[in-house]
Amino acid sequence: MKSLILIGFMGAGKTTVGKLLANTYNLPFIDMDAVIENDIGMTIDTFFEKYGEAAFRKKEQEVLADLMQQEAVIATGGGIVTSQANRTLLKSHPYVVFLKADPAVFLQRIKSDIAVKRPLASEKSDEAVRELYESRLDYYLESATVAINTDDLTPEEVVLELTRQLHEEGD
Ligand SMILES: Nc1ncnc2c1ncn2[C@@H]1O[C@H](COP(=O)(O)OP(=O)(O)O)[C@@H](O)[C@H]1O
Ligand SMILES: O=C(O)C1=C[C@@H](OP(=O)(O)O)[C@@H](O)[C@H](O)C1
Ligand SMILES: [Mg+2]
Repeated sequence: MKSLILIGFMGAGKTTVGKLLANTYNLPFIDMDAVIENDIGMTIDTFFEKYGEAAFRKKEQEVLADLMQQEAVIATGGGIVTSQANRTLLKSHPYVVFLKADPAVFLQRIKSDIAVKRPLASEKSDEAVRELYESRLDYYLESATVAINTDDLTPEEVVLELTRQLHEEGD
């Protein structure tokens, strides 16, 4: 396994688990949101405010296409699957991991995470965020090769569970 892509809703743990996975598999870690923020020279939250979501999605799609061939652990942003073009790219990759969390769990994690302002969660009701998740769920499922429920797992346990599943597949 030379590269691995993490997908899932906000608060699923893509950024946190991605760093640990990269250490475990001795691969570089790339967080797409960090790459985008570096390119645009502002936070994603500010970019959303100034230019809107569509401009962010355009940038996100360009960055995914650029990164697809990298030998790395890549943490995507939660909305990566909303574009058909991105889903097609993801389906061409052998290791796309869906980190799954129930709404009660990801809502709690998002609220506790004061380090990151998520424009599509911070100004919305819990119900609206849950609906956003439900509108994306099938896209995560169709784009992934492996799914892990993270509800009752620490980030370290998610890494162990993924390693177990990959071994089971004979890799
Ligand atoms: N398995 C987990 N158990 C408990 N807290 C977690 C877990 N995974 C992530 N977190 C916490 O949830 C918040 C969001 O995690 P993050 O990795 O940024 O998620 P994502 O990148 O998927 O939006 C962070 O505060 C992180 O410490
Ligand atoms: O779900 C989304 O549409 C988004 C998720 C965020 O990433 P995380 O999933 O890492 O929080 C970030 O890309 C942006 O705020 C939009
Ligand atoms: Mg993240």
